[in-house]
Parts: sequence; structure tokens; C-alpha cells
Amino acid sequence: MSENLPIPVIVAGANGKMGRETIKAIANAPDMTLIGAIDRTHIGEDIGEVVGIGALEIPVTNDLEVMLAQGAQEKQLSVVVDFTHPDGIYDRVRSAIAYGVRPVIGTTGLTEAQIHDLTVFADKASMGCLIVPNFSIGMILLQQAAIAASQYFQHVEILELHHNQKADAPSGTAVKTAQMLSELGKTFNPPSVVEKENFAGARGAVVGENIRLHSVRLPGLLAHQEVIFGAPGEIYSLRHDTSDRACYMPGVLLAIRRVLQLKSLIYGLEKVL
Ligand SMILES: NC(=O)C1=CN([C@@H]2O[C@H](COP(=O)(O)OP(=O)(O)OC[C@H]3O[C@@H](n4cnc5c(N)ncnc54)[C@H](OP(=O)(O)O)[C@@H]3O)[C@@H](O)[C@H]2O)C=CC1
Ligand SMILES: O=C(O)C1=N[C@H](C(=O)O)C[C@H](O)C1
Repeated sequence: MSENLPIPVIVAGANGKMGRETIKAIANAPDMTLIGAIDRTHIGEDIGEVVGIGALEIPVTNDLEVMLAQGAQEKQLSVVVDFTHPDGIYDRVRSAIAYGVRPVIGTTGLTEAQIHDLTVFADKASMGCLIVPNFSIGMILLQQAAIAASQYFQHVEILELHHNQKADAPSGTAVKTAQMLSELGKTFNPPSVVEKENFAGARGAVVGENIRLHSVRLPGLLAHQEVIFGAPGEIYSLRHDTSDRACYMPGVLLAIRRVLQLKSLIYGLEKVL
């Protein structure tokens, strides 16, 4: 492997909202070269034309296996970035690892058990793999601030708000945030009354150490999260708002570079910053 060659990158979900941003970011990254674009429509069309930046000489294909085989043959270690859909993402990550193509997974919806299985699989193969529910640096900072605050608060709930094209709920970011707070060795929200939900779901989903997650889906929203701490007489809220998917791109490019240095699966961008 040569250190001086650009990193070969395949993008899965290339025509989608995140895939398009990723194609543009890779096209502008001097240390990366796009070698494949995978999606289910625009098959055979040049992905550069599809995303509106002019020809890149990379036709869209729906054949993941062929692209992974090509990635495995590159002189430099290659990476597949996935922004597709929760359905089938577990199998796509396994295939990439099996082919020796380093996965950077932005697609959400993997369960804890699936992440555990993939960790074991990647470890056995000594393969780097990054699963990143949120590539925004601002969100990573919010999560760090929430960890700091949770030392001092016993009560916390998480509200996440997204566009109504989102397939999964709660968001991968909200789940990850709850998991991070749950690793701190305390159980949140001791009950103060016996609660009864008169309409199912009114109190949200419980994740980790009794943390409640509430999901809002509306057109007009992009991606937003609020971590709300409460104590007698005060509320401490941490909020992150996105207004453009470009906000994820510095994190995506960083993850592509970092995954090449890893020999195991890492869940969360904060661990490789
Ligand atoms: N980690 C992060 O920071 C972020 C993660 N996300 C996550 O990324 C994922 C994608 O989001 P987004 O770009 O908004 O979604 P989009 O629906 O806009 O894009 C997904 C694209 O992937 C295609 N696709 C779906 N399944 C497959 C498949 N099996 N093989 C090939 N292509 C496929 C879709 O095709 P079709 O239209 O035909 O279904 C579509 O073109 C979601 O899980 C979302 O939660 C989003 C933003 C940030
Ligand atoms: O679907 C989205 O849009 C987003 N998905 C990710 C998630 O589920 O956390 C990241 C971000 O919230 C945008």
C-alpha cells in the first residue's frame, strides 16, 4: 500500500440526500478518489451529472458485490461510505468487511446486538469499521456537554425532531446519546408518582438507564435534538439544530481517513476525533 495514493471511496446511497453531499465532498477532497456510486435508480448515469457537479466518469450501479470486489483490488485500502436505509444495513456492513473494504456507516437503525456481532466480526478480521450515528461536530460537542451535565442531574429526557422522510425512530443520534449517558453508571428518572399512559407512546421510548426519547417528524424540519435536564426549580437544555447537510461533511471526510488506521469496529465519531 502506498501512503501517497488517494483513498479509493465507494458511496452507497449515492443519489440520496446524504449520498449527494458525500459525492460532492469526496470530489473536492484532494486525498480521496471516488471509485464507485451505488444506488437503486439512475443506473448507468454518471453520478457527477446526477448530483449536478459535472461528469466524474463514475456510473451509478446497484451491484454492491461487484463494487466491493473492485475496491478490494485497489492498490490503496479502500472505504465504502453508506447512507442508504436501515433495511439490510447489517448485511451490507458484513459484506464490506468480508471483502476487506473499510466501512464508514452513516446509516442508522443498527441494533445494539447487530453492532456487537459486527464488532466481533471486524475484530476477527482485524478490520477497521466506523459506525457513526452523527457526523456533525456540533452534535458530538452536545453529547460531551450532556455527559458532563448528567453528573449533576438525576432527571433527563431527549427530544429529537426530524424531517418526515426519515425511516427510523428514534434517531440513531438520540439512541447513541442515551447510551452514552447510560454508560456513566447511574439510573435516571427515579419515579415520583405511579404513571399511566392514557395513549400508548405518550411518554416516549425508554432506552438505556431509563432515559425517555421522544420523536417528532414534520416537513420543514431537518435534524434537531434537545437533551433536557430537570431538577427542582431549574431546567438545563442542550440543543443542536442543523440547517444544511453540509454540516456532516467534515466528519464524513475525517471518518474516511481515520477508518484506515483502525483494526476494529468503533461506534461513534467522538472516539476517533
Ligand atoms: N450519520 C449521520 O450523520 C447521518 C445519518 N443519516 C442517515 O443516513 C441514512 C440515509 O439518509 P438520507 O440520505 O436522508 O436518505 P435518502 O432516502 O435521501 O437516501 C438514501 C438513498 O439510498 C438508496 N438506497 C436505499 N436502500 C438501498 C440499497 N439497499 N442499496 C442501494 N441504495 C439504497 C435510496 O434509494 P431509494 O430512493 O430508491 O430508496 C436513496 O437514494 C438514514 O439512515 C439516515 O438516518 C442521515 C443524515 C446524517
Ligand atoms: O435521517 C436523518 O436526517 C438523520 N439521521 C441521523 C440519525 O438518525 O440520528 C443523524 C441526523 O440526526 C440526521
